[in-house]
Amino acid sequence: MNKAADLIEERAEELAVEETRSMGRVYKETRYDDVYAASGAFRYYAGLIHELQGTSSIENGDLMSVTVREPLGVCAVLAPWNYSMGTTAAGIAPALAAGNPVVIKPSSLTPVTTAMMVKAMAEAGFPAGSVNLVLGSGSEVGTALAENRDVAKITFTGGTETGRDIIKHSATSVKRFSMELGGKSPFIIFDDADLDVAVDRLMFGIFLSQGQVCIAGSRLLVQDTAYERVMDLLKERIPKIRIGDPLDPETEFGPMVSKRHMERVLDYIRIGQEEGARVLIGGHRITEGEFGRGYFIEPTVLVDCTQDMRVVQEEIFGPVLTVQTFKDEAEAVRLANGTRYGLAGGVFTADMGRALRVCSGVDTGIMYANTYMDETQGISVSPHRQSGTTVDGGLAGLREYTVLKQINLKLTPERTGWFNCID
Ligand SMILES: NC(=O)c1ccc[n+]([C@@H]2O[C@H](COP(=O)([O-])OP(=O)(O)OC[C@H]3O[C@@H](n4cnc5c(N)ncnc54)[C@H](O)[C@@H]3O)[C@@H](O)[C@H]2O)c1
Ligand SMILES: CN(C=O)/C=C1/C[C@H](O)OC1=O
Repeated sequence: MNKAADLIEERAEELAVEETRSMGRVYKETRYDDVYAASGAFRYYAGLIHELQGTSSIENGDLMSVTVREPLGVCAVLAPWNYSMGTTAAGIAPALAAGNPVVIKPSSLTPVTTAMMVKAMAEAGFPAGSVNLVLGSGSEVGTALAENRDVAKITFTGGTETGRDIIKHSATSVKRFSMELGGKSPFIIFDDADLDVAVDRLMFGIFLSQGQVCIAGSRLLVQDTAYERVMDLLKERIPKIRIGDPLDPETEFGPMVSKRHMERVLDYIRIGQEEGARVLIGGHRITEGEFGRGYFIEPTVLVDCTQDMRVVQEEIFGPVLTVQTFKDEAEAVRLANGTRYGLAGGVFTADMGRALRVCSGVDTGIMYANTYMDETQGISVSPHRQSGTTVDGGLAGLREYTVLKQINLKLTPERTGWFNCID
């Protein structure tokens, strides 16, 4: 595992360039985030293997019961395009650490970096047959893995509808799942927050990777008494975002992953306006000069949004922030919980008691208080609602790639005294 991490890091530059070429995520992210998310996962789980311990108990000095953790079996890992190296490693590293062979199916949009990672793993000495790569469409190869009776567990990271389709096709056998699905994360700002920091993290939360992040803070819920100040800060700062060639180390904001996805996001902006939202800033494809060759969308803020709008309820997965206002804490939590998702959320306030109450009241697997997309390594996560299943990461996540066995040993065998059957 550590050797694989070493080789991945040695190849960071070519991996980063290829990932950026494949899906347009800016180089300054792929070079220093996605690559090390992958190698870090291998190092983390290599160090955790010894924690896979069982329990033991003895009764009357005569009956001993122990539990041990054993590998599950073949683990299929279906990965998305948006953080392909990091999410792939998040699935295969714990599976392999727990002793399971893996079958990896990357997104059709990002197969190359996954193949480069698998090559590094083969060179690192993973046994033949332990790491397997299959390429192809989700509907064909992904479905085949879901239906395959020899697959003991499916680790899927992707859209909620896709996750439901996989569960449906998995009915041919009893499987275990790790499902990391879609999100529509609320970003709550109270009027007592440090608005300079809050807007800084808000822009990071929605415009990182052009909003193509599962936990993107895509629904701004701002207290009405802070609304104008927050809008002014967004109007001042968004035009300063460095948009350009994603391979340029200075670029902060690149294109969408594909023409099809660009058109989907632009369609949502149109739908939002038809529903009554107003474009505060952005809203268009960028076509001037070289931009016309790419799939660039302006960082966009939609205001005057209401809870029933599709742009508020549905995951857009692009640089589109919807804005709603609230009067008090109760309304903020109610609006935050007003979608089918439960992946992540953020709250900014100077009142730590209120921060804790809001973090407890919002039904998501991740909550950030006075920060956003900022967590310690190895912390576990458990998506809520329609954003996923089970627990991932940390020792709890590693255990999800094992099956528990209970062994009971009688030290001095004796008859039970039941059904004596003595003639
Ligand atoms: N919760 C998380 O940690 C997390 C992380 C990253 C991305 N995501 C989500 O992933 C989505 C974006 O990624 P995407 O567009 O690659 O997702 P997707 O659901 O289109 O595809 C994900 C993977 O599943 C495969 N697939 C597609 N249809 C399939 C089917 N019917 N049966 C089996 N496999 C199938 C794809 O080929 C790909 O490998 C967003 O919804 C985002 O929120 C979630
Ligand atoms: C990769 N991804 C979403 O696209 C998942 C996570 C979890 C982590 O907390 O940060 C992310 O981006």
